[in-house]
Amino acid sequence: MSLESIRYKRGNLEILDQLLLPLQTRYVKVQGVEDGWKVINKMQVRGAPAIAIVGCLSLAVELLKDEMDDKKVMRQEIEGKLNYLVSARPTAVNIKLAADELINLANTLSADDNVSSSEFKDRFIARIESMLAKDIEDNKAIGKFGSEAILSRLEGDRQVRILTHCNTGSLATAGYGTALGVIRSLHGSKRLEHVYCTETRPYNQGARLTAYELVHEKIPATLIVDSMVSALMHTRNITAVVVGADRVASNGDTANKIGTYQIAIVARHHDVPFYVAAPLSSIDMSLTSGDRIKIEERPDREMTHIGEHRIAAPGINCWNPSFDVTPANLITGIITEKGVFTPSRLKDEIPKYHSPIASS
Ligand SMILES: CSC[C@@H](O)[C@@H](O)C(=O)COP(=O)(O)O
Repeated sequence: MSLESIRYKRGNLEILDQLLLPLQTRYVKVQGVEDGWKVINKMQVRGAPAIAIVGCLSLAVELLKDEMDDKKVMRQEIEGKLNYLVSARPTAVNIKLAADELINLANTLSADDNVSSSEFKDRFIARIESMLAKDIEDNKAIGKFGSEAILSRLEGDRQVRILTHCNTGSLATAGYGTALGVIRSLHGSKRLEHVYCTETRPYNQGARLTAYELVHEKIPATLIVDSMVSALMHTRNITAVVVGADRVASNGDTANKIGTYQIAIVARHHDVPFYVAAPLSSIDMSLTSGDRIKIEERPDREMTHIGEHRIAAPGINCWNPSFDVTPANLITGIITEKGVFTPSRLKDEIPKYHSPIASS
């Protein structure tokens, strides 16, 4: 069975504390928006889709307990709380797009005289809950489209060797994963020879989380440190790189975990296709280029320490941007739940589809 990062039943939300993995498996209760903000900001839960889902579910849990029966007050509170949740981590766009959708929904329900306050609450919570199943469904489609795209470049039934970065699996989503979903799909169809995952310094999501998922799923895998990527591509005949995304601009420039950009440069040098796997809810059509993406900077401690153990010289200055932006011209394709698009096609293709939760 896949790892479960989010446990939810109406009124009850728990997340698997990813700061304790792989050594301890402990679920943390999220009792409302304040807890939701904290677990996201501290990175007890992380990964763009999981951040959005947990943030919104924390609001659902809080609303259920709330005795408010004035729709206008409810609408106002919802907007304030969603904006607060969005502020927990600024780069991943999924939570911002979900918040915009939910604020629209709250406006509609509040303005409709035929909707009572309890129906408002019920429909609003149900909409948030639908994000869980939709995310898994989208990830499975991403997995299928991604594996087909990678295999379509090969002759015969050759097996593939994939490199991935950071963690994009069950832990970073409601389940199955995005880039890791593509890898899972290749493995399921017996076409995956091997996957290499980077350690992903400074916070080691690759070593701690992706490696854990790959071992758990019995997928043939090897861990490398980030500085080995060039040597790996030079010597190991990598078929493709597949990574996730925190925010894709409308021209295809992609913000993802720090280190992604240099992997894309190395891939181009070695003529290895470089794919970004991301749901439509990671695509920010309001941004014309990646220059406008706000890059979160994390505390020095995430670089200077591993767990409680200090590894950097005391007194040294640190710069710790959590993400970088890979220019669209280095990206072979963006794998979404609606198909694989070259970056230049996003502007035409993406507006054709409904936004992530508006259509439910
Ligand atoms: C499906 S997760 C996609 C991205 O969010 C992932 O690649 C990533 O960069 C995660 O960063 P993190 O800082 O661990 O939240």
